[in-house]
Amino acid sequence: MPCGKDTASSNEAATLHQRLRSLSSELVTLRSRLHVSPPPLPPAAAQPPSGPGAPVRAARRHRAAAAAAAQTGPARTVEDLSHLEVPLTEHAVMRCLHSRFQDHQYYTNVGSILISLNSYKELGNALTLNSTRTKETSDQLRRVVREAVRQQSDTGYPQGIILSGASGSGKTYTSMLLLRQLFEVAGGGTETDAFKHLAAAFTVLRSLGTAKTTSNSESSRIGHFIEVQVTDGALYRTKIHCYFLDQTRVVAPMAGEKNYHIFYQLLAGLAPDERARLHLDGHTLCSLRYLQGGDLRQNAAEDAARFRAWKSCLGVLGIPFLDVVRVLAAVLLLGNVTFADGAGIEVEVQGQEQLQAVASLLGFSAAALRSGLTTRTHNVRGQLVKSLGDANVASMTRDSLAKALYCRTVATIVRRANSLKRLGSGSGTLCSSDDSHVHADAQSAHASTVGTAGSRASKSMSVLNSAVRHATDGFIGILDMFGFEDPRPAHLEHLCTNLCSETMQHFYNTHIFKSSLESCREEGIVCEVEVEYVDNVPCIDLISSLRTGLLSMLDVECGLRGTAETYLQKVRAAHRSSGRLRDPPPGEPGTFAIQHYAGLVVYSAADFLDTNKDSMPDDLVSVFHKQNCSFGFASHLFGTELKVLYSQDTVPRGVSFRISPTSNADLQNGEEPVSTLTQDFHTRLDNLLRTLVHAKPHFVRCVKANDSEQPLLFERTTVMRQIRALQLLETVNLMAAGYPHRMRFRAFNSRYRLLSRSRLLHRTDEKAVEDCRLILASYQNTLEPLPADQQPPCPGWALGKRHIFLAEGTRQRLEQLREQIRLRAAVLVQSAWRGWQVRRRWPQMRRNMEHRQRTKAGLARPRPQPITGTPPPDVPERCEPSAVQQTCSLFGLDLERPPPLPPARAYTVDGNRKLGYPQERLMRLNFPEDGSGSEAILLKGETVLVVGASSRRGHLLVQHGDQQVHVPHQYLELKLPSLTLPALPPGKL
Ligand SMILES: Nc1ncnc2c1ncn2[C@@H]1O[C@H](COP(=O)(O)OP(=O)(O)OP(=O)(O)O)[C@@H](O)[C@H]1O
Repeated sequence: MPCGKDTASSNEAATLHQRLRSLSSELVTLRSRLHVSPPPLPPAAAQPPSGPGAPVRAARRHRAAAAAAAQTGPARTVEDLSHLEVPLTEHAVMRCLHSRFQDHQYYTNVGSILISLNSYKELGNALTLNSTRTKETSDQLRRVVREAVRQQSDTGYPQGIILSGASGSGKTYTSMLLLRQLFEVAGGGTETDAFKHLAAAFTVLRSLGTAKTTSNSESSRIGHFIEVQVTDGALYRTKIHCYFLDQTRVVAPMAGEKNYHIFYQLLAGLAPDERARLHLDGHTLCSLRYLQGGDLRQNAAEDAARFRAWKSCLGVLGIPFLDVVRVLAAVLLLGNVTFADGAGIEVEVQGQEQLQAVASLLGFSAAALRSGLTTRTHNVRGQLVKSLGDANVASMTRDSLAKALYCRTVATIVRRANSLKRLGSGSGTLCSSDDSHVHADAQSAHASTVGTAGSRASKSMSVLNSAVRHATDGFIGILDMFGFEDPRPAHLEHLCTNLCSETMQHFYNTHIFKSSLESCREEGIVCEVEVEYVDNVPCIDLISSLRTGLLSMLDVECGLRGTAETYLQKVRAAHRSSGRLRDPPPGEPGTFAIQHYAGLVVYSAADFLDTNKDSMPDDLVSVFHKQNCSFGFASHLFGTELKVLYSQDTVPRGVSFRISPTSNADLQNGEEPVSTLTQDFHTRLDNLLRTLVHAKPHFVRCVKANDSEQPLLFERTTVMRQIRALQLLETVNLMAAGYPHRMRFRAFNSRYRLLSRSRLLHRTDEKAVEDCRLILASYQNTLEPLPADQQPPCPGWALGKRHIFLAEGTRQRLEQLREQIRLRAAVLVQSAWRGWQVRRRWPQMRRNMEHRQRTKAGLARPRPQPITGTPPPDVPERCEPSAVQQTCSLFGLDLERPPPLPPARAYTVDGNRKLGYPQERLMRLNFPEDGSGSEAILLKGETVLVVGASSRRGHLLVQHGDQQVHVPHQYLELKLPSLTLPALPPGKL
């Protein structure tokens, strides 16, 4: 590398490092502006009144108790570790987590920080949004999401949900559950198009970006930051940022590990005709060199099923399946193209058949591919010289091609997933990252408000406001980055992932410990409980500091065309006194060890330089130009490089490009790419931090229950190691007894002033502290006094110079009170409003009620009692509809129109005789009977003359003197007929 470029890259690294440092201090400043998040509810505890430096005798008692505590005290389960009883020890924390684990409670809070325990119950889950779709989520996760959405919509600040923990601790699993929750809260649910598209993108990327490692059989080798734009509490658009690092795995999976899952799925799931078209007929895991080196066990049925899902998801994203599998098959077959130094100057290609197959899959001739792999063009003082590489160089070029094809395919798919456009506010959106949609949406909002807005000016203001709001609205990001890992031996990519893990730990330390301790110190607040956390800045400095950081030195060594040995010598010399750089274990030359926050990792420097250069020659890139290559998708993968390369007449001209996809700005203007793999990674990490530093973080700390991926096994040593690495005890200590929260006086007053009587408050900036005291006094009155031996070691709050500092318990209690008061106030307001409404409508309501009552009274008049002696009403006969039908048809009657009632009969029937009126009858009884109270007018045995049927039912009309009496049938007995009619034939009655 030329000297000038060397200086340029050093300068760049310097700038990056400075930025990282400045971000850290920016974070401390910004933290004060962010809102305090409301909490899970705590039990109330009395706090003594306090001021800065108030003497707290209880602190001494607390420490004494802690010292005296046995490690095996009784296990206590609390939902929030900040409510653990003193003494707080790592063992108490672990015992609590353990007993919750046994109760199948895998989520535990430490204030607003969530600890997620991976029980491994879901081992073998594909870890996509679809595969976790039906999994139950917990209240705690739901609270994290609701809180992020609420704070985003209340304050407008971006929110970041940051998942951290070792590899295998369940970050990806938890992030899927969180995303699902986020869609349920803000995105219209899991049945929306937006969800389905994001789910499809995840399924596609999971297969391409996961691999089995020693610590996790579903390890994500792509870090994700999922940015979900939320506007007015509703999901607006999503974007996936991917961090792909582990390229070496494509060509050399480590022993016991695997290559990317997609290769195994491809081989298991391809149909026979597809296999034939992809030249994979007859190939197995054992016959493909890029897979041979790794673990060869496979669940073929599961892989085939995942491949089918992957294929259909590619379709959802609109990515041509055949294009992608052609590239993947070419990568696999490339591994079987090997080289040997022959007798002549040309290297011998072994695996001609595979070379042919790769060339045909990628759409160019075998000769072009062979030339691209074996020849190199050099620019020697302006003269172009061609040379033939040896077998070693050709193999490296082949591997660089395989890596480039793979990581560029992943990048293309991510770009495609991010550029999907699905508009429709009701169902959430998944649309491109470009700003055109922001404006489109602003315009549509304008259209919908035109009719209601007032003047022209106010209309245009509302459009402007809306556009500005959309353009500047925050996001809710879910960060699932690489977890800490310790493979043997570790490579450069592992150093980068562990640096990423260290950076996330530093972010956490800065946010949780450093900023609160520093601000306490600045404002003269003394807290009896000193939280001592381990700062990992020395380790970050060792790896990434400006001049002597391992990565900067590696860049320099690459520029000097040094070797692994020279690099190691220089590193050891520069960091002789560093406590973090350790000597390698005996018998492992070419290695060095670093003491990370989560453990000691031994790195092998053998491939550091080549991996870092991350370059491929233009001889190879030029093969993909459309002059030579008929496969558009493959040409597209190198589109930016080809454009630069063919912008000049001489191609190839001895320049190199990055293996990883690069932006235009990163492209070479000399012989070598301007950035290296680690510089590129550093820049991206820097950009990520820049984004996160402006967001309000919500931390989810993931812990795995064991190292062997055993479902429901809780290994105390494994958990304890992570408790220590994640500094959980320090966090619990800070939350339980320190001042993790601070607020400006004004902000405190405006949030909690409802606790105090409003007329007592001054509500001016000058008297903000006084108001603050009044509010605290009111708060104090709500607490029940605790006995002296139960007083917490620190008071619940302290007033500083510009801020009020709050303990976690106090904050929770304040929030709880605020919630109660607001609820009461809401009930009061509602009842007043409803009362007023009712009073206003009362006259009308009363009229209505009275009317109803009257109507009701009319309807409910008591039934008249039956007159004594009235025979009971006939029981209505029940007729079988079929019998009615039958009878009607028998008599020729129309069921719809029943016949008219016959006139009353002018005779009575005796046996089969009709007896007309008048008839003589004998009285069987006196009528009326004696019991009726009136005197009998017809006597028993008397002969009477019946003159006809009575109009009363069951009565006959009897002539008695000059009046007619209605006499019931049963009182009269038929006498001899006075008029005898001829007998009727039977059946004619
Ligand atoms: N909460 C959980 N309940 C049940 N199983 C889980 C849970 N979390 C994770 N798992 C299982 O544990 C394994 C590891 O989880 P995951 O891949 O999410 O870890 P990770 O922290 O993302 O690891 P890496 O950093 O290596 O990607 C997976 O098989 C997953 O199905």
